[in-house]
Amino acid sequence: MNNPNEKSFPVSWDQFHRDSRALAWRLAGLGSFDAIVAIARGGLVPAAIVARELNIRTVETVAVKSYDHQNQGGIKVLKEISPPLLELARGGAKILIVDDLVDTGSTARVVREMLPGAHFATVYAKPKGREMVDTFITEVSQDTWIFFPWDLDVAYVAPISGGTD
Ligand SMILES: O=P(O)(O)OC[C@H]1O[C@H](OP(=O)(O)OP(=O)(O)O)[C@H](O)[C@@H]1O
Ligand SMILES: Nc1nc2[nH]cnc2c(=O)[nH]1
Ligand SMILES: [Mg+2]
Repeated sequence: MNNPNEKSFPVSWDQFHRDSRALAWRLAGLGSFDAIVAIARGGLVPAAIVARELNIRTVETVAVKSYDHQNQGGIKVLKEISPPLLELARGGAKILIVDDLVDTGSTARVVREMLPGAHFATVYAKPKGREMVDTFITEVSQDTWIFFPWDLDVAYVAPISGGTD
């Protein structure tokens, strides 16, 4: 469970693109990967950016749902990894798993079991889950909720003084 999330960490598109590129730079130093498995939905955007930067054309998805808004429920695998991708992995191909973040590590644990030899990468990591990730860019504290740009809109904010004008 993440609530109460005392702090919030809103991420803009620009920031997310920059952090995802930073992830791609770090992964580029680890040799080449044959395919990416994106954990939908959150992993789709960073996976697209990493695939573009590393020129990886084979991109597969696994859909895992763990949270309803900010509440963690049971893990549900809504779409499995396709048999051809699993076959590729069994044949020794280097597979990169990408997600937007690791929080408790539950999602990462479930997907790692599907692809034991794969490299697991996320853009952000919280302390409870960081051991489950091979490569990440930025650590945020456990009591922080990360707001991604696809969940945000530009909105009015009251002045610090509390007034309305
Ligand atoms: O480490 P954990 O505690 O498992 O949390 C991390 C997972 O939670 C979020 O997905 P979510 O279940 O909200 O689904 P979504 O990607 O479709 O938004 C996020 O995208 C990660 O996949
Ligand atoms: N958007 C978002 N989804 C999450 N799933 C688990 N933790 C988080 C978080 O901090 N932000
Ligand atoms: Mg997710």
